[in-house]
Amino acid sequence: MSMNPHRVTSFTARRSWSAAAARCVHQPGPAFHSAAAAALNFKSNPSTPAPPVRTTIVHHQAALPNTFTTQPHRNLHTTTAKMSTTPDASASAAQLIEKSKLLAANRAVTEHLSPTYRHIGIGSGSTVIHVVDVISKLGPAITGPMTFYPTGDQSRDLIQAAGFRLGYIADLSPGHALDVCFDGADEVDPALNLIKGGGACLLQEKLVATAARKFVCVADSRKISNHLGTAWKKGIPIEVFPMAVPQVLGELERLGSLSAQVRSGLPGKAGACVTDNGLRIVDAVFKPLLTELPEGKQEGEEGVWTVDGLARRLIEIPGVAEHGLFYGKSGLEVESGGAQKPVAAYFGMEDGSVMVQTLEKGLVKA
Ligand SMILES: O=C[C@H](O)[C@H](O)[C@H](O)COP(=O)(O)O
Repeated sequence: MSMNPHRVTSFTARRSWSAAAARCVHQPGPAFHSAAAAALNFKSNPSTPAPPVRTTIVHHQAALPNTFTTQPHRNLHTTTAKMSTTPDASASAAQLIEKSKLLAANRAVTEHLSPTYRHIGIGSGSTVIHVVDVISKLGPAITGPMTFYPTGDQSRDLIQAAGFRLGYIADLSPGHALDVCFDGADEVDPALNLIKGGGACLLQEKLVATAARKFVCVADSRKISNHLGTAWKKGIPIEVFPMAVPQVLGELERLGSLSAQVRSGLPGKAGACVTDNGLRIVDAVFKPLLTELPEGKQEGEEGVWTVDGLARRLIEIPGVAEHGLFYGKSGLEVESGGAQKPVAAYFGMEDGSVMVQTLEKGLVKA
């Protein structure tokens, strides 16, 4: 019997790994702050593997090459690792994380949003809610002359709820760059490569980030990582045309993916998660990604890839619209725009401080 790869095979209750997963949409409410409240439920612990929907690839032992360390770099560890499981403790840990995101957003906006800017990209996810909140507090005298460009339905709703002028990336004339784009990330490595798409937004995020002269990432301490795939264990989100899903899954297996599955829309939507672009998300787990290939090794040998090597290979698969690896050059290297990597990543820490990571200085206190 042939199986329909789009069909979700089980509807049993699952852990919510993206409360807004079905369409990457927060609860659009009349008030801006209803969206902020929804952030608390947006995603569960990023280090928790996603529950299987339909797995077509045999799971192997996820052995780390001996060059890896599984410690977060510079011994910065996260709130969630230390959390107790009591409801009160979980709630206060979640509040602490939200507070740390707000502090990071505040710092990022202070340092990267000039009042002279006119075209601002707004990414997706729970952290970006704080970015919009911070920007809206600047007041209409500053934000009035600005136009804000969303990366999906959620950020469009945020922009409108904040009363900002809405623009669309499709309406930018060729060669016209945004001044800055603020967006979150699921994982950030020391070279500022990112995994994005945990909330099913990535294609429009890449369009907006690369349209900006300056892409600034805002996150919390759980996203800091030495190797992509060690903090965010749910796999690399890949946006795929529905008709291509079986072929893409087969190709991912050939590339050494340890598991790959079509993301479920549960708990918000029965069936597959449908992106803002009407596509599917396949989450593909690979061995932790390197920033440099070990001497004498080939890309993909024994399933070991560099970020750049895998990113280039994934986009070549027919039926893949885009993937959640942001890699290559950063905005500092490409002044006119076109870069996928941020110029800086701001992390809210559990002690109330903010760390900033750049290519020049590494990870330092902001
Ligand atoms: O698909 C979602 C986007 O890539 C988000 O920017 C990313 O998942 C980070 O989201 P959050 O700020 O909620 O952790």
